[in-house]
Amino acid sequence: MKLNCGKHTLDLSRPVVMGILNATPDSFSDGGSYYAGGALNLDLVLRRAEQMLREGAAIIDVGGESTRPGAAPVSEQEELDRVVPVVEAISANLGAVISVDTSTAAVITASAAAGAGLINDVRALERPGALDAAAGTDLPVCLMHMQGQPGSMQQAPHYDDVVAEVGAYLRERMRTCEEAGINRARLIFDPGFGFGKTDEHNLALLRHMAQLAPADIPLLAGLSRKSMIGRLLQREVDERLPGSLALAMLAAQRGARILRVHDVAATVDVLKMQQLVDNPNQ
Ligand SMILES: Nc1nc2[nH]c(SCCc3ccc(S(N)(=O)=O)cc3)nc2c(=O)[nH]1
Repeated sequence: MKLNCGKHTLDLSRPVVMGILNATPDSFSDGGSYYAGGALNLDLVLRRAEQMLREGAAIIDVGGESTRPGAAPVSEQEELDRVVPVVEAISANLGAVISVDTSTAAVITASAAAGAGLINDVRALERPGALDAAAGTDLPVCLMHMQGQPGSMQQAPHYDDVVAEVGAYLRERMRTCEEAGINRARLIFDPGFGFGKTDEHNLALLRHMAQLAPADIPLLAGLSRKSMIGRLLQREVDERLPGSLALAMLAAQRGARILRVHDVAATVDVLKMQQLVDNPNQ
C-alpha cells in the first residue's frame, strides 16, 4: 500500500507515525510552543520537526486551527499566516512528507504549492471550495468524521450505531470525492476520535475500526493524549503517555496504518515491537 505524496512516496505496508506540529498559539497539548512574543518562531518549528523526523516520524502534521473541543474558529488569513510559512520552511529544509491539518480551500491550495504532501481535513472536505481545491492538488486526502463542530461537538454526542454511522459517512464522502475526480487511491479514512464522541463511542470505534474502511483504504488514528485517556485513567495531559502508547498499539493491531501522535520516539518503538510480534515475516 503506497501513497504518492507530492515529491515523496509513503509506504504504508506497515504502520507509520505522523508527528504533531501545532502551529497554533493555543494548542491543547504542547500549548503555543513556537510563539515567542506573539510571532511564530520558525527556528523552533524546524528544530521540533527535525527532532520528530530523527525519532522516526514518516509524516509531520502541521495545523493552524485548533480543533479541540471548545476551540474558537480562526480566520482564513490567520490560518494561512500560521501554516504556509511552516510548510515552506520544512519543505525547503527537511525532506519529509508534510501533512496540512486544514479544512480551508485557500490553505489547501497554498500549502500544496508550498510543498505539502498530504491534506488532513478533520471536516472531510465539506467546507465550500475544499473538495475542488483538494482535487486540484493531486495529493492524498485524509477524510475524518466529526459530529458537529469543535465549539459544541462534545456537549451531547449521540449515535444509534456509531460504527455503522461513521463508516457510512466516510464511504459517502469517498463517493463525493470520486465524483470530484479524487481517485480512491488518494484517500485515507479516519474515525475522528474525540470529535463528537463519548468515551464509549471512541472505544466502540477502536474495537471495530477495521470495519470502517475497505481493504484498499488506509486508516489514520489520532488518539494521542486525548481526554478519553484522561477520563478513563484519571490522568492529566502530561501523564497520558502510557495510555497513548497502549491505544496506538491497539489501533495498529486493528488496522490503523497512520498513527497521529505527540510522542514520536516512544510510539515508533511500540509499533516496531507490535510488528515483530504480529507480523514476524514482514
Ligand atoms: N486526521 C486527524 N487529524 C486530527 N487533528 C487533530 S487535532 C486534536 C483536536 C482534539 C483534541 C482533543 C480532543 S479530546 N476532547 O478527545 O481530548 C479532541 C480533538 N486530531 C486529529 C485526528 O484524530 N485525526
